[in-house]
Amino acid sequence: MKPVVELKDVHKRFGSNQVLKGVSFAIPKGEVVAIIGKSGSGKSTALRCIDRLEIIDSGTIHVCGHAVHDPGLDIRSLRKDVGIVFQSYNLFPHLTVEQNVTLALKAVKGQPTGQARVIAERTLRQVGLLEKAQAYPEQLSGGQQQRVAIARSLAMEPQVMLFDEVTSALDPQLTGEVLRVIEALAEGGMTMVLVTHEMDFAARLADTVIYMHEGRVWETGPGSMLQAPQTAELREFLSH
Ligand SMILES: Nc1ncnc2c1ncn2[C@@H]1O[C@H](COP(=O)(O)OP(=O)(O)OP(=O)(O)O)[C@@H](O)[C@H]1O
Repeated sequence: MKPVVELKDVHKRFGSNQVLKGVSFAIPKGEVVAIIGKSGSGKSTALRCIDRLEIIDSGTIHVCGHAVHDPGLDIRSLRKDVGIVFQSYNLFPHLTVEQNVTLALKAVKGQPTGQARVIAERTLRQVGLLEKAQAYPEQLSGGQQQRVAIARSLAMEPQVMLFDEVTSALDPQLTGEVLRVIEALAEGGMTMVLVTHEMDFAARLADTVIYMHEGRVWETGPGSMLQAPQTAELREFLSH
């Protein structure tokens, strides 16, 4: 079976800064890949390239049958298949939780209000926040806001979910509640890419952990991190 996400020899630079230097990896359906590595190693850039938030210089990226590297890509159709959640929740402060979740459903998918509300109810229940449907973002904790952002993404029924350091702004207790939602998604068979600093979580949940260093990747299975070439460097990184 074809992988759901496949990067081959991806290069990307910003000006003279060569950020991705031949990144390749593939994710089969239902699997979770975690990308770890030092700040500035290119993790977020790699993730953003998958959703065409950055345009690559060379190489290929295929996601759910879309040739993401192709200048003629139908971006709207790609974005229907890919959900992305960032460190910042980006909720609309003047809209209720439910309205935040239904907005794109109505605007992008053309769902009628009634149908959109049914979907919002389902995804808010999924993230444990149905009782907050009529609350405004400012009335929620950071962890709850992040869970709303996840619900909003899930409402679009993506084939793949991308998470870019979604717990980095949260304290440990709130981090846990967000990670539990991601864990439940994994158990439900969602194909996911997580850029994370949560090493234990990555090692426990991911089918594959990718270690990124200066724009290159080393792929390891859970518990086998030390196969990476620059073992000493990786060991030092993991010890922090
Ligand atoms: N839009 C941009 N314009 C210019 N340089 C950028 C841009 N986005 C990222 N970079 C640079 O690319 C490099 C990799 O950044 P990236 O955010 O991918 O790293 P990261 O591994 O995700 O780091 P962190 O863990 O701190 O988020 C950095 O040197 C960064 O400054």
